[in-house]
Amino acid sequence: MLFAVRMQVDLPDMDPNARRDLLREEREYSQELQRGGEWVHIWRVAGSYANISVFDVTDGDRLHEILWNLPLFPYMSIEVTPLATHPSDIRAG
Ligand SMILES: O=C(O)C[C@H]1C=CC(=O)O1
Repeated sequence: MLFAVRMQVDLPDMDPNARRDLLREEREYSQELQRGGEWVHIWRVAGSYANISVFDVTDGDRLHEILWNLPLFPYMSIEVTPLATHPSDIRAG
């Protein structure tokens, strides 16, 4: 199942080393899922500390597990949009 996910990050003031470690953990976690094929796209939202990502996962439970375990999850607002095939998509056959 494909899902579009918008993640808005709102980091509180924190120790600079803790912030650096948290962002490194987030990058490693995200890139592992990208290499594994479940995190298909990640785009920065221009002008905002947010991203729009596309996930290809078995079901909503798996997506929830991925999002819940994001190191930045406590500092994010997340919107999930399930995706379906568009009838005008020339690749859909
Ligand atoms: O910077 C972000 O958009 C937040 C987060 C999501 C993946 C990642 O590496 O960082």
